[in-house]
Amino acid sequence: FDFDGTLAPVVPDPRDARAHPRAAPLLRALSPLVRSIAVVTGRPAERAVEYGGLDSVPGIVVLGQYGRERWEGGVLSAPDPSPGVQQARDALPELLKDLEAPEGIWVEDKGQALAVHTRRTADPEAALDLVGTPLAELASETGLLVEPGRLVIELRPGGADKGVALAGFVAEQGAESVLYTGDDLGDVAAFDAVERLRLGTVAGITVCSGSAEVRGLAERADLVVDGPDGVVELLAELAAALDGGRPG
Ligand SMILES: O=P(O)(O)OC[C@H]1O[C@H](O[C@H]2O[C@H](CO)[C@@H](O)[C@H](O)[C@H]2O)[C@H](O)[C@@H](O)[C@@H]1O
Repeated sequence: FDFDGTLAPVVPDPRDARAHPRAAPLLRALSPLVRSIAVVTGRPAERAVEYGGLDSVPGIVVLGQYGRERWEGGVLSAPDPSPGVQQARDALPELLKDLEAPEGIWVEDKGQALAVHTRRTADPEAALDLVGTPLAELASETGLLVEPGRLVIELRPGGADKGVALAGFVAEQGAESVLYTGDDLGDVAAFDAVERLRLGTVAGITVCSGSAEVRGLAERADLVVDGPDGVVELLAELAAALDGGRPG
């Protein structure tokens, strides 16, 4: 599962995001009924654990920062941040000042990546347009990738994405089937991975946590549910079905 927009409703300030109240209890119910559960997120893994109450889910693995980080059983493994992130961190304040970036633009420093959010500006789409090209230029100067998302542009190192993370996890677990649920452009790579896996011997299903903000993903998905409310309904149905039909 993806985190923001999937397990957690989207909110104006990323620091206020919390998992849907039914998410962690339902993941706990699902946990003994499946081989493994992973959350694959652009968030730092420990932030997703904290905001999601995920440490209450036995055996869960959190692959954070698009797969650069892994949290499991309270232990975090993460590489050193790419030097490009520090260069971008140093350059961003001046860049935003030169652009006369509107009030409400907020830079989320994730240690391994920087996310420039426009949701809290007066015109979030216009603000995104304003910063798009300069951020792409900064990414190219600092050897980082541009990761677009829901009213956010992230600058992050390459070498990882949600597809690589998910395919690696499926292989490591020896899974014969996989269900992946996401809501945003960063989840496209995970959908690609599921589609590649099912060309082979792994059965796969893609689920879109639908929203008015992101449309392309729903067209790609095998199943579309109504945002995090729909995701928890799906979790309840899965838990009930796998537990011999008892209500979740
Ligand atoms: O891979 P995800 O778990 O979906 O994380 C993607 C990014 O999500 C967060 O930003 C998004 O959610 C915020 C809280 O609802 C919202 O305010 C923002 O507009 C969205 O873009 C998070 O802040 C990023 O770090 C994640 O990479």
